[in-house]
Amino acid sequence: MFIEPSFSGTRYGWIEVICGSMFSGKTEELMRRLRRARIANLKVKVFKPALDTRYDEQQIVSHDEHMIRSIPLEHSRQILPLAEGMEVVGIDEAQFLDQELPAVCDELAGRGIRVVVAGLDMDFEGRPFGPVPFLLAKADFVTKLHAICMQCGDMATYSYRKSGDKSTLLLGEKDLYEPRCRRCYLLGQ
Ligand SMILES: Nc1ncnc2c1ncn2[C@@H]1O[C@H](COP(=O)(O)OP(=O)(O)O)[C@@H](O)[C@H]1O
Ligand SMILES: Cc1cn([C@H]2C[C@H](O)[C@@H](COP(=O)(O)O)O2)c(=O)[nH]c1=O
Ligand SMILES: [Zn+2]
Repeated sequence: MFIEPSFSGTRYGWIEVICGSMFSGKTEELMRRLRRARIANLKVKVFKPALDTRYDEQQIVSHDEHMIRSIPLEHSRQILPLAEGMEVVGIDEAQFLDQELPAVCDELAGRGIRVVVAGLDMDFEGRPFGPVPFLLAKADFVTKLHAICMQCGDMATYSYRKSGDKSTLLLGEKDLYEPRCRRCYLLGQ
């Protein structure tokens, strides 16, 4: 389990990335870290891409229906002025944000802000997804989570799409996706 580093009173910024397949617990882990930051009386702001309207336009909602309030973003650069005075910034569904996100996170960390980002590392075809792989390269801390394969019960790293739709962006839940291990993902159908 991730434990917040302590820098004996001096506040440094850093980047944490939480990645993995769908249903691996990324949003729950993001919420856990942000809840603990609020318990520590830190000033926290949370963001998500505006296009993720699955459950709610403003709330971040986990598959278990826990939620926290967030600010919807059209572009990652919008975070910079909004993060003024913050100590912790959380970002969910980072795969849907633009390629400037790694530079934005770098700038926030440079200001002394702790940045916690959650997102899919791979799309349904197993390709690196949006800015997340670049964030992984820049992160100070990386947590890769695993779901349970819906075919065999092993550890799942892939998000298998159950429909024939080939567009990279396709919002959905269990109706459209299931987490799978490498073997079951490659078997298909
Ligand atoms: N196949 C699965 N493997 C693991 N967790 C699952 C699965 N299906 C449903 N869940 C539920 O999803 C929760 C994780 O939800 P969430 O944090 O929103 O995941 P993510 O953000 O990674 O998609 C788990 O705690 C569990 O209750
Ligand atoms: C694999 C994959 C997923 N998506 C969409 C489906 C969901 O709306 C989100 C992922 O949500 P989660 O919190 O990680 O469960 O992304 C997509 O658009 N394209 C894909 O290839
Ligand atoms: Zn499997």
